[in-house]
Order: sequence, then C-alpha cells, then structure tokens
Amino acid sequence: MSAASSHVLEADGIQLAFGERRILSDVYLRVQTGQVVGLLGRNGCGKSTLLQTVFGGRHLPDASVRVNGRRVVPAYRQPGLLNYLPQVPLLPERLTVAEAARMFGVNAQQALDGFPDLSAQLSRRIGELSGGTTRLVQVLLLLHANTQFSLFDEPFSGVMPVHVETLADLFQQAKARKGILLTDHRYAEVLPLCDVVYLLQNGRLEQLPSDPVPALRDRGYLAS
Ligand SMILES: Nc1ncnc2c1ncn2[C@@H]1O[C@H](COP(=O)(O)OP(=O)(O)OP(=O)(O)O)[C@@H](O)[C@H]1O
Repeated sequence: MSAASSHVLEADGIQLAFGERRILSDVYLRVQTGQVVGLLGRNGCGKSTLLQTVFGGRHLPDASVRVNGRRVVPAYRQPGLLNYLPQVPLLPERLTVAEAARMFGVNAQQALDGFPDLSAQLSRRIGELSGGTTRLVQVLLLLHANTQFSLFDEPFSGVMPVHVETLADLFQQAKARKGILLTDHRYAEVLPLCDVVYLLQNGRLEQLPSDPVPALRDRGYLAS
C-alpha cells in the first residue's frame, strides 16, 4: 500500500459510566491501514463498548471518531469505510453461505480458500452451521469485504486451533488492504499478529511497548 493511499482511523472523547462505575474515560485509539491493532483488557473493562462506539452502533455524545482527521459519526454510514464483527451472531440464519458472501460483495470461493471443509458448505444455511464454523465464516467475509477498516470482537471465539492459525495468517495478509482492530482473549495468537497493542483498564486506554508481555503482567492481565 502506498503512503498516498494509507488511511488513519482515530477515536477519542469517549465517556461512559453506568451509575458510579466509569467504563470509558481516557481513550485515544489510532488504527492505520497496513496495521493490525490489538485491544486487550480484563472481562468487563469496556472493549466491546469501545468497538461499538467506534463503529457508531452505540452513540455516546462526546465521542469523536475521525478518518484522516475528518469526523465520521456514525462511521458505519460512510460507504466502504469499515465493517464490524460483534460478539453476537451477525449473519441472518436463513441465508446460505454463498448468499451471505454476496451480501458483503465478497467472492465466496476466494474468501473460504484455505478452508476446504468450508468451501464444501457454500449452499448450506448459516443457521445449519456449527457455532465455530459460523464464527469463522463471518470473520472471513468481513476480512475479505472491501472496506478500509475491519473491527473484530473475539474473532477466534469457538474456532478450532488449526483454523485459528490459518486465520491469523489471513489477518496478516489482509493488512495489505486494510487496517484491523481486534480484541480477543487468545493473547498468544493475538500478540504476534499486532503492530500495536492497547490495554484498556479503569477506563483508560494505554498503548503498550513493542514487547507488551511485561506490561500485561504488571497490569494484571496476565499472571505474573
Ligand atoms: N446496561 C448496563 N448497565 C450497567 N452496566 C453495564 C450495562 N451494559 C454494560 N455494562 C457494563 O459495562 C462494562 C463493559 O462491558 P463490555 O461488554 O464492553 O466489556 P468487555 O471488555 O468487552 O468484556 P469481555 O472481555 O467480558 O467481553 C461491563 O462491566 C458491563 O457489566
């Protein structure tokens, strides 16, 4: 990707509290095309909320989300800008895998290449697939869709190890086309993938050093 075609997604000003409990308070997040950015944090710290807010599905009054410095709220309304995999199922159960691929403007054979067991299931309905297979199909379609950015909330959840490895390779390859923001507790798979790692803790987003493991231990995300 040339420097001229690179894009920067930024978010800040995001404030959220439930009663006395502050979930997000001091957040600056930056993802550039050509990067995989990892977002880690303990259960319930606000990672999903942050992704929903960047995507624009959750409206928080002071949130600023910008692409190349221009405000884009809600971001999902900008054609071709970004897509987002939530933790909950995304695809309508009645669609076949091939129809779901068409919905995202994706060549299904190409997207499922490298997963022979999936390629054989193009005519099956999403509702007939196993949970892990559904998750994998969703991730592959979003990854191959023609957007500048993709946001993934637990893309590896339920996916069997051999496919997680292939998927991790595909994330790396997809960097040539887009910027990726992902959160997943499978840190052993996530960390080697990432160009930048953020830790969300006590409402604050901290960018970690290039070897993030000591900081992750210090902050209690990993056992010391
Ligand atoms: N309607 C609500 N009322 C009160 N608290 C809420 C509400 N919705 C979400 N929360 C709290 O907001 C926090 C952030 O939730 P979120 O799902 O963003 O966390 P997360 O970091 O993605 O967690 P996990 O790693 O478990 O997926 C959680 O502690 C949750 O309990």
